[in-house]
Amino acid sequence: MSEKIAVLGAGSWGSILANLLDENGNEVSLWSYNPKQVKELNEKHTNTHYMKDFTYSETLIAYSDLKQALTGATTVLFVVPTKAVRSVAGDVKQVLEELQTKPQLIHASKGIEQGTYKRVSEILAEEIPAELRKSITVLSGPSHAEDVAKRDITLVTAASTDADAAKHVQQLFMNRYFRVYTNSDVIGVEIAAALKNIIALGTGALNGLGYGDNAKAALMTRGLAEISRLGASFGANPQTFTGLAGVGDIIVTGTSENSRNYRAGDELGKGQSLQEVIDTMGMVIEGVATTKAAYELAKQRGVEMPITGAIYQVLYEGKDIRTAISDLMMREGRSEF
Ligand SMILES: NC(=O)c1ccc[n+]([C@@H]2O[C@H](COP(=O)([O-])OP(=O)(O)OC[C@H]3O[C@@H](n4cnc5c(N)ncnc54)[C@H](O)[C@@H]3O)[C@@H](O)[C@H]2O)c1
Ligand SMILES: O=P(O)(O)OC[C@H](O)CO
Repeated sequence: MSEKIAVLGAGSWGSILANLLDENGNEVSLWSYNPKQVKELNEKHTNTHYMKDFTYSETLIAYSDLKQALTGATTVLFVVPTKAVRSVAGDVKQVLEELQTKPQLIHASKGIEQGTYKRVSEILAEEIPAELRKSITVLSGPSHAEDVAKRDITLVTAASTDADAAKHVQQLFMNRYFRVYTNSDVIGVEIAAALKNIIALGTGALNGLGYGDNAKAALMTRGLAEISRLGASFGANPQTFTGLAGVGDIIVTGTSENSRNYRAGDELGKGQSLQEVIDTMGMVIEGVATTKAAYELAKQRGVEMPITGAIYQVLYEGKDIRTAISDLMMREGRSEF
């Protein structure tokens, strides 16, 4: 199967997924709003700031003009940070009206919108009306771009309420090192994907403070328990949280130096301020904004999320991390389930 695919967002994940889709025999256009990055990708086939020591396919063409990138595309893959999804989708809508095409949409972003608490597929559905597009599929799972760049084995899930669309996405991405499952639980996959970044900030902080494996395993397990509770309040399938988008992504993000969220937490644990961490990372740390959105959402829905609450207090209220950990530990004893 081969088709014309526009990938929007040329950071570490967007650029590596674009390269994978090119490798799978598709005609891929990669859009970035940064003309310097487009020049580097087209002239040197590198993307040094986001992916060190990697050479992209020469047939992968980058564009800074959205209309050029979208022309002829039957699939549009969004991989911009969550905070940019609405504005990019609004621009895409205008171009699709001009082009009179109706592509299928995929997104691989992991977050919840500030203030509206919308999931990324909801933002896309709001901004790009059904008459301008086919169905929306979410691609998610334990998948650091750095490992995919090495063609290391990676398994993800493609979630859509449209089973044919999910299968189509599965076929587009599958190859000898990238295996894709399908899932109909869009809500569960998006909630799990967004909120695991909060827990990775936490395990990173534990690492920075010198805590061991027991503490990190505990945080990931109890973190997943509260993420599942929030998911259940929206009608998510509990099984999703035991799958690739749930436990799989908590493990990869909550234990790896490749994770920006884990690394950010690690630096916080070692004593850097949040602003210093954001300034030095130079790439998106989705968990910071997601902590605020999830904290507010949990309050609004009456869902108990003590770990999210503790991380919110550290990030947004200046609470000392050790005190936050101690307060969590000294909560009244309770039944595990
Ligand atoms: N990096 C990974 O391994 C990975 C894996 C799975 C999912 N994701 C998710 O993919 C999304 C993108 O992550 P990333 O790692 O590629 O981020 P990144 O920080 O590496 O790159 C983000 C890209 O988006 C662009 N961008 C930023 N603001 C923009 C705006 N307002 N309009 C248009 N473009 C803008 C940047 O120029 C950059 O090219 C995130 O939601 C992340 O959670 C990342
Ligand atoms: O680098 P992070 O922390 O944004 O995590 C990347 C992916 O979401 C891992 O699956």
